[in-house]
Amino acid sequence: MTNIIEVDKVCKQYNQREILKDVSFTIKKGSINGLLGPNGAGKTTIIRLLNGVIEATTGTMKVMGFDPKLQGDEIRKRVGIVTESASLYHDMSAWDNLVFFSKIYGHADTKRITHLLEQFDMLSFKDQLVGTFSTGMKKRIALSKALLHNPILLFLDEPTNGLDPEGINEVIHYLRKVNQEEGVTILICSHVLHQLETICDSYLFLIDGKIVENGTMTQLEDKYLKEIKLLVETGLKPLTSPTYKGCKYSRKGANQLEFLLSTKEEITPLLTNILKETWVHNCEITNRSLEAIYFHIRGGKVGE
Ligand SMILES: Nc1ncnc2c1ncn2[C@@H]1O[C@H](COP(=O)(O)OP(=O)(O)OP(=O)(O)O)[C@@H](O)[C@H]1O
Repeated sequence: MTNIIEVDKVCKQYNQREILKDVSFTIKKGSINGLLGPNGAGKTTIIRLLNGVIEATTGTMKVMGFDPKLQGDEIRKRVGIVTESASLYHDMSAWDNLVFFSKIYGHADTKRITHLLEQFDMLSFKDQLVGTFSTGMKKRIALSKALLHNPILLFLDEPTNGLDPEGINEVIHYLRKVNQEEGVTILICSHVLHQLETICDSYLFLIDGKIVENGTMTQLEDKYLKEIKLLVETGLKPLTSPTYKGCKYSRKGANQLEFLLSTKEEITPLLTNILKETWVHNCEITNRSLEAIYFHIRGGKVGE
């Protein structure tokens, strides 16, 4: 896969204050990426730099082969953005909003608008005023708006803010669809980690203006999770304590045992042994989440 974004040693200062410090990363074409970090880490600043809206103090960037410093217009023609505020006209219908914004890119492409409304299951609401929509429906129209001009790259800044769990799942579902069906590369900025786990191919961790870690979930797990906590719902009542067949465990409930393992390879033999003796109804690695990795990277503990 080729790189669609290349960022090399970028620094950004505002009034002598360093906001981004020596930031370098690449993003592969066709991938979905999470840019994670706490409030004020510099996520939005990175998006604005990539879009050519602001200039880096030092360092170089290439977005789809263009230099954002010199060719911002070329980049913006090929990029879709969804920010926290959807920037839609509430007193206009969904259809009229999309026609209005479509004209910014030339003519109103009604075929594309219809296709997008269909994709986001909003066609039957096209004549309703946007002001009457739920937050989730507004997000779907904001996504349609960002995709009007068939962008190659989509930047999403906190796309799930203000949504309930159902709305979040919807947005994730539609983003996956856009990525798979239109081949759009996606960069999602967020500090809500668990929402991204199901969708991202790769992660960048930005803390205090520095990329402190990046990689796929598997790469991050291999690096940071040295111990696996496996919660098993089983009828097993080990006779010995605190180990069963050499694996450390603790009881978490009447039918729940939590095993501490060093590698994933220990899971199959453990379960095989248990199944020889009794039933297993469920098993789950409980410390494998993106959140757990994030706190490892920050040097803290989960739940801090
Ligand atoms: N135009 C500006 N002038 C001066 N400082 C700025 C400007 N824009 C951003 N900053 C500062 O840069 C830092 C990073 O801001 P940025 O919005 O990129 O963070 P973020 O990671 O997107 O945060 P959040 O998650 O809260 O959106 C903040 O301290 C912010 O105050």
